Amino acid sequence: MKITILGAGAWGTALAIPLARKHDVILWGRNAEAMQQASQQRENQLYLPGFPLPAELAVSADFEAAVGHVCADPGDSLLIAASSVSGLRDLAGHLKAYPIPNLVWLCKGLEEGTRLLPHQIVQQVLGAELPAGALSGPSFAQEVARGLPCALTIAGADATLCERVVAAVHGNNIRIYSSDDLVGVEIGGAVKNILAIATGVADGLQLGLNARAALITRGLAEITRLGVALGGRPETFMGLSGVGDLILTCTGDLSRNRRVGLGLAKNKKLDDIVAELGHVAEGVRCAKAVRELAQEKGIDMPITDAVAAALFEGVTVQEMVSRLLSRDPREETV
Ligand SMILES: NC(=O)c1ccc[n+]([C@@H]2O[C@H](COP(=O)([O-])OP(=O)(O)OC[C@H]3O[C@@H](n4cnc5c(N)ncnc54)[C@H](O)[C@@H]3O)[C@@H](O)[C@H]2O)c1
Ligand SMILES: O=P(O)(O)OC[C@H](O)CO
Repeated sequence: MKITILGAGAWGTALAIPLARKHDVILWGRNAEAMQQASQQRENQLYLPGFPLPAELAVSADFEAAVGHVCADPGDSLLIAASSVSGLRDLAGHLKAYPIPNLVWLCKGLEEGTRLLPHQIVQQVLGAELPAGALSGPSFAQEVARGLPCALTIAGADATLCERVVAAVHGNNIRIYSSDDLVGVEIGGAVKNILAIATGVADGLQLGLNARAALITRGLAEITRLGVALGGRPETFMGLSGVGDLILTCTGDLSRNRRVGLGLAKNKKLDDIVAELGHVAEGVRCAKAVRELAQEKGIDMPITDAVAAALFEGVTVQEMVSRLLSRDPREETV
């Protein structure tokens, strides 16, 4: 199969490594100098240092050639967008000029300002007819790049596209499940990042494993409440893109979102934490968007609200914790 991955960040690069071993893959990045360096040194030093790129992987900054690669054989090809949510609209806009056969995106979050999910952005820019879907689930780039086992979900309305993603990605140490609940899968992937920030704060303050488990569990209730209100199915939040990714991101120190929370617990400034990370922590922008969406829809999301208050309103992490603990008792329902 011909595969093009647009976006040579940590995750796009990591996924390119196993895919290049079985398919004809081009990894495209917009930074020509970095792509030339990666191609020559066989390593993406900027985004995924320490992981050799297979000799079969083509690395390029030539957008036309990269997109043309999949347009040339629409019956047996796959186009993957590996940008952040903030880059998806721009990236999709550049695709309008091409007869692309399909589109799968890897980003997790809501767009700042519009509060749209990735599939809504893609539909706005490229139309609803394009076979399209989200590939999501618990997956740290570094582990996938090392070839460690991983399970993901492809979500989309087009069954043929889902089958093609399974055919392309499933195998060796990667398992791919499919789902037609695009909203549920995207909401799980978006909101877990905010909850990872909350858990990072709790762990950074050494509030204990009981507090961590409570945050994850009540966080899952927040994901489910919002997701169901937007049309997702409750069982989706029990799957890989829901509780699976929530557990990974809240507990794994490779998570950049969790590290934002750990930084806040040390009273570091948000700008400094983000600069230190140097990479996308989607939960920061997403916290604002999800809080606004929840308020608009009248959905109670106290953990999200507390994270947004700590990120954007100068509320201290101690105050954030005390706000959550001083809430009135309630029945344990979603
Ligand atoms: N890193 C992971 O372990 C991981 C795993 C699963 C999902 N994700 C999700 O995948 C998305 C990307 O994450 P990442 O870790 O690769 O981030 P990253 O910061 O490492 O890379 C993002 C890449 O997107 C590119 N980009 C941004 N805007 C663009 C645009 N308009 N046009 C072209 N390229 C653009 C950047 O140049 C960069 O190469 C995020 O939404 C993240 O939540 C990440
Ligand atoms: O590093 P994070 O926090 O962006 O998490 C990466 C992936 O989304 C984990 O599945």
